[in-house]
Amino acid sequence: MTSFSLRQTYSQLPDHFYASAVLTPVAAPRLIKLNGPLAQSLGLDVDWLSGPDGLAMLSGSCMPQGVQPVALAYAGHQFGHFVPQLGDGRALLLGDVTDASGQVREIQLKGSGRTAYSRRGDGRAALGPVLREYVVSEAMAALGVPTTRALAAVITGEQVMRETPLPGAVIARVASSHIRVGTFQFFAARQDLTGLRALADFAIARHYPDVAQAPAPYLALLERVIAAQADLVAQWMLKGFIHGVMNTDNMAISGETIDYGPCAFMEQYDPTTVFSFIDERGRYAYGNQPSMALWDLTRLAEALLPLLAEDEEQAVPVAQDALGAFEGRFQATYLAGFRAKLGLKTEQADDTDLFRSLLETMQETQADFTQTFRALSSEGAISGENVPELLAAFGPWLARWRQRLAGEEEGTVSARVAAMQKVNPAFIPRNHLVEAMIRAAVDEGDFSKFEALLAVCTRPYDDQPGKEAYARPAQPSERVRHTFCGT
Ligand SMILES: Nc1ncnc2c1ncn2[C@@H]1O[C@H](COP(=O)(O)OP(=O)(O)OP(=O)(O)O)[C@@H](O)[C@H]1O
Repeated sequence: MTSFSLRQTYSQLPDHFYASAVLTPVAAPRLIKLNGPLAQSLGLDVDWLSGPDGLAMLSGSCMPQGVQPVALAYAGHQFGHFVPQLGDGRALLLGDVTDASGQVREIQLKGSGRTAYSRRGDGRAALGPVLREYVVSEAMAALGVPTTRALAAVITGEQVMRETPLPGAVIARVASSHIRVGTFQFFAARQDLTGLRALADFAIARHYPDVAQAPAPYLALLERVIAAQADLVAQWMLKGFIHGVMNTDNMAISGETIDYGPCAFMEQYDPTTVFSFIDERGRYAYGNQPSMALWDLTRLAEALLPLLAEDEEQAVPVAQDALGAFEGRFQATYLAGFRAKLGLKTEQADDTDLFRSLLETMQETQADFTQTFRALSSEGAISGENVPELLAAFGPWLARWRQRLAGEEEGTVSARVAAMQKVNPAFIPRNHLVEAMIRAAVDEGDFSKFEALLAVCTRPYDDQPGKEAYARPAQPSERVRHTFCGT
């Protein structure tokens, strides 16, 4: 008897939506981390998961009865170029559960071996990127940004060949589905209208069930995805997060952040910031994220055209109209979030100018994005007495901001500080810390830095005395881009 069961909902779709998995057991799997609270919220048996049968499953070696993993088919635009056949080349969907809040959540392994869609890849993942995905996705969840979650990380006991041999690992992640813009492109590229409609119906039922009753459900689906993505990218911008590889196969229909390959948090404020060597030209730089999201959503709209009207001529203006809502939605969420970051409760016509002027000063003075907002969330910054040292260069802007605060309804300074600290984190997974954590694990088998970084970054809004080193930006000599890129 196992204490583990999953539904196989995606496998109810026609069989060209996925490929069944052939498992490739690994040599000596070992559990690095199991996310107990997440497992519990999913109704999973933590003891079983951390035992031998759980380990066999989490490493992709052997499945409990009733779990029949599949690799999902999808396509995608990568760096502007369309690839009609991508698919899970190293990921396996195990199945789904309903969590404590009533939401369906899927469990997927990444790095568990070759699939029908692996092309020339080995189907494996290196330990470094698995640890990055674990820490950064859990930090994002703690920050309140919609994201896939990390359920477990397992070391395989085998090496994977990248530039050098590296320890292999598998991450188990959780998402409300793994349907991407690229999944729609897969069916659209094949002019498979039946498949496209079945996928759209599935996505509506899973993510936006209320639109099933709308007069034009497929248009409503498009509109909801556009709104969810506008909100998501606004959240990224407000936290200084750079996704790094916003291809259409990495945009989830659910509005969750997915694929933590070359991602990182910006330190010095600079909209041209990128972190990975795969994006030298800055296509997915911090400041380009809203326009890249809209680009990807335009590809989704194109894929959905056959479902939007009788013929393309009628469908195009309908899709354009829906896409036209992106900018307004993004701006509304971003500006509301920015107001909250500055402790403002009311809207004023020159708010945008106030925000722009802060960002300009930050850029000129090479200020750290996270630290600046956290320093603003203090009694000293708000009252003008004992202003944090970090804000020394912000004098004229601070005076303007204080004047704006003074014009608002009276609340106590400490209440304002508390509200601001709830949206301006003290701790984010800074890239130099992530890289140091990866080096310790890969070079020395030392996971203490992983545990420590995870613990700090999953309480991002709390002051954590003694943990100041985690809040400090990299010194120039410590600044790193990714040494262990995406795979
Ligand atoms: N080592 C590998 N072996 C086989 N396929 C791979 C490998 N690495 C990446 N791929 C495939 O290449 C494509 C693009 O990879 P990308 O890095 O965007 O995705 P990923 O990180 O593997 O997965 P996800 O987007 O699900 O997080 C995907 O189809 C992916 O499955």
